[in-house]
Amino acid sequence: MTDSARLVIATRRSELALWQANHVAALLRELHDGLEVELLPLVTQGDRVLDRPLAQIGGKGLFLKELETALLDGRADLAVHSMKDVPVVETEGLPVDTVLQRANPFDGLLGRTADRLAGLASGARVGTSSLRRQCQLRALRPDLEIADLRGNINTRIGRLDAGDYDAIVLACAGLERLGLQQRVTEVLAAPDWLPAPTQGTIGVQRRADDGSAARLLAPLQHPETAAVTRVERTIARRLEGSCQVPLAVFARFEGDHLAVDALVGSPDGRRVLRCTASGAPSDADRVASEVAGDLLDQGAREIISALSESAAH
Ligand SMILES: NCc1[nH]cc(CCC(=O)O)c1CC(=O)O
Repeated sequence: MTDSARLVIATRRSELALWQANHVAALLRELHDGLEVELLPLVTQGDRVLDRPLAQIGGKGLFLKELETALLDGRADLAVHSMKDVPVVETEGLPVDTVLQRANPFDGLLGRTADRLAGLASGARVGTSSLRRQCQLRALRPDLEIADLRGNINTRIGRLDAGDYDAIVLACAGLERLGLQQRVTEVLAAPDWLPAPTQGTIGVQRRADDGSAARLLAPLQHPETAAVTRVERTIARRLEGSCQVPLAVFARFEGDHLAVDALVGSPDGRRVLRCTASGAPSDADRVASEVAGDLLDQGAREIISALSESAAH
């Protein structure tokens, strides 16, 4: 078909984003004989502003806007994202409804002065700007110093190697994609440490009315990943609303049932609410709503409103 002989994929320019877009491009070329796939690398507002916390400058949407504009303009047919950077309220008409099989969902500690979190000296400096990682670090090790650290993966590792931090925390999936998994000195795995909702999952966005793109993407869809993505994003939607909250969620299939661990906490780690639930895959929506409801009943609302007040100042 002539209308589907060429696809343009909008992507951010970071090394990780380009790897992910190239990965999707290669899969599409492999699946569809003769299909031409090109990348359109773009700089987003989120990449430009590195000196202020994400929550203050407008949140995760800043990484998407330029890519979405390219989709709406017709300059691109698809946009490839890390699902965890896609806001839970999706842009009307631009569904991110194709997900690849999830890679390693967990965070990893990259230790310089000790390999393990438990081995870091009191007062050691750990770099992360994520409220979720700060909350879990402080809950486990209130004696550490947490310092801001933004920028792409190589920038963050560069600052660790320069001696600015004793350790940093990054997603294993991103490191694996860049061939840097050997830098992880401790995998921070569930249930002791929980990842961000959908961490490790690549999502593909398209125009809702683009049937040709939908048809080309269909064979990329990984149904189990789609099911846990839906559960994790449903929980995040109920809890996050519009502001950035220290929320961690990990849903997965265990045998024939769906299991979920979730956590909401204060960034200082003093309050940590946890919930575990499971159910039949056909009950996924009920399990998600049970988890969100339980965290709200335990007091998640108080934590969230305290955060939105401090963000407003
Ligand atoms: N927020 C940046 C971001 N978005 C996705 C990943 C990793 C890859 C993934 O989760 O799929 C990362 C880097 C990190 O958190 O270490």
